[in-house]
Amino acid sequence: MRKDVEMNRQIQEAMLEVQDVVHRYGNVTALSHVSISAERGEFLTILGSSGSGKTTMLRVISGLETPTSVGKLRIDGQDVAGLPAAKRNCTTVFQNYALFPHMSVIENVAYGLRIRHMNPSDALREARRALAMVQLEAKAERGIRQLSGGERQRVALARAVVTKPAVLLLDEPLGALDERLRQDMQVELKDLQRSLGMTFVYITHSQEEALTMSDRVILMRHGSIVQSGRPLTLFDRPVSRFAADFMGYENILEGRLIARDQESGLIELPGGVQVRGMLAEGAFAPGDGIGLAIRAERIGPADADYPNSVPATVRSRIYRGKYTDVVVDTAAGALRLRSWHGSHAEAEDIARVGWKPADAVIFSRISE
Ligand SMILES: Nc1ncnc2c1ncn2[C@@H]1O[C@H](COP(=O)(O)OP(=O)(O)OP(=O)(O)O)[C@@H](O)[C@H]1O
Repeated sequence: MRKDVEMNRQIQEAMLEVQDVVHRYGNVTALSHVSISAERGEFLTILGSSGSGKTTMLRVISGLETPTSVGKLRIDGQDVAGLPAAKRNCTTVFQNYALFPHMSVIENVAYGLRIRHMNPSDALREARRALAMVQLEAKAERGIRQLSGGERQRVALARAVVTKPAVLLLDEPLGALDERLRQDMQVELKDLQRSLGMTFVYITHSQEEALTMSDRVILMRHGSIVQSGRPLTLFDRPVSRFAADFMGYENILEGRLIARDQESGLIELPGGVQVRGMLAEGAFAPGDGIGLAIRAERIGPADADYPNSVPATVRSRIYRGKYTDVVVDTAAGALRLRSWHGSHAEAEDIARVGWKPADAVIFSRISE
């Protein structure tokens, strides 16, 4: 086989395959026929609010939970459905780190190798290498209690990657860190994952975290997948009201599709307002009821000849330091605008507002 063909085959290879998993706790359905897969070296994020089933999915993969039913559960090509957690080629990094407080940093990292019967000097050498990767070599001999939250998180990461699992599962690992450190750690984590070429399955309820680090995002709600795709697709093309709301769209309107071409549609909003937007993935036909999502920062004061512009009167203005939030009333309903400091919407009288067709997303699943 040619080298590039072989490499391509390896990149495409699924390291994790979960097919049609159902899990119930009593009468609560935590996972309802969910299928996910991750390729070798992929950073896959499962995103969702509290109770959407993220942790359950991770526990099913790692073997901490036996699912009610599952079609297929494979890690690195191996069927693991019947294997206990300890025999599965994956490791979990937990939010509370689960480090051993009575051991030093390096002993914590070497622990996983020692229980796999690696000889002590090799285990320490490997542990030191892993600590160097997370820039903690200098603190190898310290006790866990002498570390900051961010440092503990790095030790937990080093301890997880040192055993070279086929898949690393991360359960909200940055949840306990403050905002600034969390942002720094997002970059570090992504760099580490890329340099190791390891498959990461990461769960979070933070859309910012998901968009920053992932190659692909799976958005979950009530135990089902709402949408999956590249971060930009979720950000720019939400497929339902829930997805648009979760992705932070401040304006969600309902209307009717009048006409469509390949990528865009003409819609009518309440009050007879006709505007254009881009079609998200989904089934659309003229006459269908649809939703329209527009971010507040993409709407601004506009002249009459601007595309998608509507007469407006200002209802309120709230100055928020870096930006001003403006609410205007239009025939299609109230719209929220966000104008960054220094731009004209801050003070100026607004007679019309408008937005580019490319900044308006039309989705078909309005009731979800
Ligand atoms: N041990 C359990 N017994 C009963 N119900 C449970 C149990 N664990 C989870 N659940 C329920 O299953 C559903 C999914 O929970 P899960 O912990 O997987 O969600 P999650 O998305 O990880 O939420 P969070 O972000 O809060 O951790 C929720 O309705 C939850 O209340």
